[in-house]
Amino acid sequence: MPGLDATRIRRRLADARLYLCTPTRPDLAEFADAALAGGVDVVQLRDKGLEAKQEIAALEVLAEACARHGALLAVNDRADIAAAVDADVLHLGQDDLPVPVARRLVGERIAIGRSTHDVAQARAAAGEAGVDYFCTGPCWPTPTKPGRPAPGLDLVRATAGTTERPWFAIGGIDRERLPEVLAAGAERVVVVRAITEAEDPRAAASWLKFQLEAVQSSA
Ligand SMILES: Cc1ncc(COP(=O)(O)OP(=O)(O)O)c(N)n1
Ligand SMILES: Cc1nc(C(=O)O)sc1CCOP(=O)(O)O
Ligand SMILES: [Mg+2]
Repeated sequence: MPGLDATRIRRRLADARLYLCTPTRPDLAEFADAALAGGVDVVQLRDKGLEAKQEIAALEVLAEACARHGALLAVNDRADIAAAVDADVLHLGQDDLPVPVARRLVGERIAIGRSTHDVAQARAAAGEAGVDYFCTGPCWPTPTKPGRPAPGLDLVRATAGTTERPWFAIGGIDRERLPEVLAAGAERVVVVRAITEAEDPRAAASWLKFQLEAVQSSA
């Protein structure tokens, strides 16, 4: 199945509010369907333990779910795998492939995202050629990324209102903390545990999305 074209991917990124990173799991298709039905806009497979063949297999499951729900499929770290599965998005951290190198490997269609952890990195990602969105965090220390110091909501406040490029707050965000993140100026968030560990992933996603859209419509 041909993927979305470059323009549609960027339009959907601009409209995206809720981004989920998930490891693979035995119920991956059902879990993804539930999260997407709840309003997740972008799904990234983030599973450091997988060999390439298993990663591609899990991404194929997520690709079908994303196609059913009109959501974007993201690959973490691996430009080769993003190209292999015709992903919509490749996410790169500060210690991953340099953006120009990844861009050469994936071409112009796939959107590239960047992690940032301080104001200088966020400013650089907001201006760097080839970057389509960036993330700021962690907002709170998180066991999902052990050892990563948290710049906290100060980085969200320092980023809000400074760029037209889509950006997401990440790290330790759940339904209780989301209002603080929104009050600090974020309009988009990335979550892991808030949905992957929820008893009802659809309800968890739906509540996060409701709060994100409520801020949007009151702005
Ligand atoms: C959407 C999104 N934001 C941030 C990250 C973290 O990327 P990175 O710093 O490279 O850490 P790893 O996830 O690779 O451990 C992400 N994956 N996705
Ligand atoms: C994968 C990742 N990257 C981060 C960053 O700050 O770049 S924080 C993070 C983990 C976020 O997990 P949870 O929602 O479970 O706290
Ligand atoms: Mg990475």
